[in-house]
Amino acid sequence: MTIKIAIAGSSGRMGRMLIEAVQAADDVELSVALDRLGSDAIGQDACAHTGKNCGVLITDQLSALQNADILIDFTRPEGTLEHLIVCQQYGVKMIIGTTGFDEAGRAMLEAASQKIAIVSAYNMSIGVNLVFKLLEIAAGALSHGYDAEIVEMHHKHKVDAPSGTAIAMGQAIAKAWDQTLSEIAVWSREGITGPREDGKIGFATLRGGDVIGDHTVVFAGEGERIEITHKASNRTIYAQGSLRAARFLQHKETGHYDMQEVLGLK
Ligand SMILES: NC(=O)C1=CN([C@@H]2O[C@H](COP(=O)(O)OP(=O)(O)OC[C@H]3O[C@@H](n4cnc5c(N)ncnc54)[C@H](OP(=O)(O)O)[C@@H]3O)[C@@H](O)[C@H]2O)C=CC1
Ligand SMILES: O=C(O)C1=N[C@H](C(=O)O)C[C@H](O)C1
Repeated sequence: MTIKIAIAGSSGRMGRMLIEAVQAADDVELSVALDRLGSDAIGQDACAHTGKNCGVLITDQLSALQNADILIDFTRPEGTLEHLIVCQQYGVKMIIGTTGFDEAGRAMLEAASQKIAIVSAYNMSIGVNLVFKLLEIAAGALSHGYDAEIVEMHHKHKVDAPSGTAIAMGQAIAKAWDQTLSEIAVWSREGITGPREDGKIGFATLRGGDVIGDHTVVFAGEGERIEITHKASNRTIYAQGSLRAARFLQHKETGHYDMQEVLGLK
């Protein structure tokens, strides 16, 4: 059965990429294209950027969601949480790629998953989800005598830091060390910081140009350094991951899942 997909943030970088991916797949169809109130994109054909119109006009009317099975949402936390309320009303499942949620926002997603099925992940790519697995192994083996540092670089338009992926990488390492990330994270450094404390996870954020998403985890020891790097060179990896999540959600009614579960890595 064809899955009816709604896309939020249709004129955004990921929104456009998702629309292309949906148009190219034969088991999903674009039924709703959303953008926010006041966006210049409202009323335009959602596929116009591909050079071939598809007849789905971008709307700011969230009631249109009743015509969808699944909403794929890569917007901003405040937008996603607004969409979450309406999706619960209409029984629409959600795939959430948005990053930058605070604790209250994450709790809202968790609560909503008792009513609708949700996949949320700070990175939908197969490669990054494999890296999470590699980090579990590396951090388990390097829990003493090695300092973990996470460096990420993204395009200059990104609004949140560090990236959701960097945070998730930190969480994977902290978990392998039986720690909570918030207790051992050093989010940035400046001035006379003193020597590095053992057992901490350091973060460094770079922003510039059109970098899609680079992440490196360094385990620095005495006499050697292990580096695990992922570099994204095309946003299709996130869109294709989202479509895999849509196929996975087809068979779920409720529950909160991550990409590790979608990809069978758990
Ligand atoms: N999980 C993953 O694999 C990935 C996650 N991301 C995350 O996805 C999100 C979007 O990234 P990107 O596409 O680059 O961002 P863009 O800024 O290019 O696109 C965001 C879209 O969402 C819209 N939007 C902004 N605020 C709201 C709101 N309050 N309500 C509804 N819509 C809103 C924007 O509209 P307008 O332009 O009018 O503001 C725009 O259309 C970010 O959080 C990013 O970190 C990105 C890539 C991969
Ligand atoms: O904003 C982006 O572009 C990206 N955001 C996600 C994140 O914050 O980790 C995923 C990817 O790195 C691209």
